[in-house]
Amino acid sequence: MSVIETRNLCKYYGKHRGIVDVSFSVEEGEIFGFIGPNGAGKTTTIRILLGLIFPTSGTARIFGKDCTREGHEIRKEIGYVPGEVNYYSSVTVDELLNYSASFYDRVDKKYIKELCEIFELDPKKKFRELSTGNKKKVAIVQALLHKPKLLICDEPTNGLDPIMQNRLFEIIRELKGQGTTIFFSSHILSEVQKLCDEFAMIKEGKVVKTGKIEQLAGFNYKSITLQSRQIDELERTLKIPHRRIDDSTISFKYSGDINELLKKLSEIQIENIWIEDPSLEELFLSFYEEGER
Ligand SMILES: Nc1ncnc2c1ncn2[C@@H]1O[C@H](COP(=O)(O)OP(=O)(O)OP(=O)(O)O)[C@@H](O)[C@H]1O
Repeated sequence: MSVIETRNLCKYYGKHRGIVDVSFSVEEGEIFGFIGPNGAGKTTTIRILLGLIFPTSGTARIFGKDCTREGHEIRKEIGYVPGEVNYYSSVTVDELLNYSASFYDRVDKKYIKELCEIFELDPKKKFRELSTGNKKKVAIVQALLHKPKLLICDEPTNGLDPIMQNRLFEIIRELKGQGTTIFFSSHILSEVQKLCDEFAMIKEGKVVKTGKIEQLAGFNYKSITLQSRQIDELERTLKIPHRRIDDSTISFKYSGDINELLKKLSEIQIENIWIEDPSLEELFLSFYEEGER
């Protein structure tokens, strides 16, 4: 049984599209990246999973239970890091975390302290006194303190500095090691590639691609950049659509037989060559273009 399963999930806000026909599944113990730009429908999907809003049609199930009808049962086992963090401004971090803990049975107070130390949070500070990043850290601790079976994060690194982002990634990997399932929404492809096992890409409310994260890294072309003093001859010999970067450099995408390319290149004096996997940003565009066809 999948931990999360959505089938043809649609949400319209009046006439306005939220998400359309969103179907994916997340298996136990995996880190699932949900990638899409602003307005793609990530938060809408998450809010349906949490039972905060109801779908217009389709189904969403967590641990086999219906997110709309059995939300109160499901939520006991979920930790949620919201995209935007807003709590009562005059409560302290300590008060807030204790209040959160009171919703669950058997929360280990030592674990809360440990989490505050990891994220360098001052428990005595009032919420309004915290910076955006520190507010985010409170939300992260609040999502983790009851050791949920499923952690749902909506753009969790927003506002965190690189050191804290790494600490969050370390904790997420540790949790995965302990069998926790993680749903990780982001618009930053590189962090999804660093962390996740599987992914779904969402664009304008629709899932355009799902798969294993390796598929993102090994998309079937290479980005090649060549530097040569015989640039005109190089262009004539290659006969491949390319971009001229300057007087001696061209770059192009290549998905054919690499031996054929090397044979052609051996005829020309090459000063430098860079052969790279496409960046995730390029992949994003490729998948998007694929989705549009
Ligand atoms: N309460 C609402 N009323 C009307 N439209 C909404 C509402 N909430 C979201 N939408 C619309 O639904 C679409 C999906 O928005 P959503 O917030 O789910 O995207 P997102 O991928 O989370 O984007 P972001 O990264 O900017 O948070 C957008 O077009 C948005 O304008």
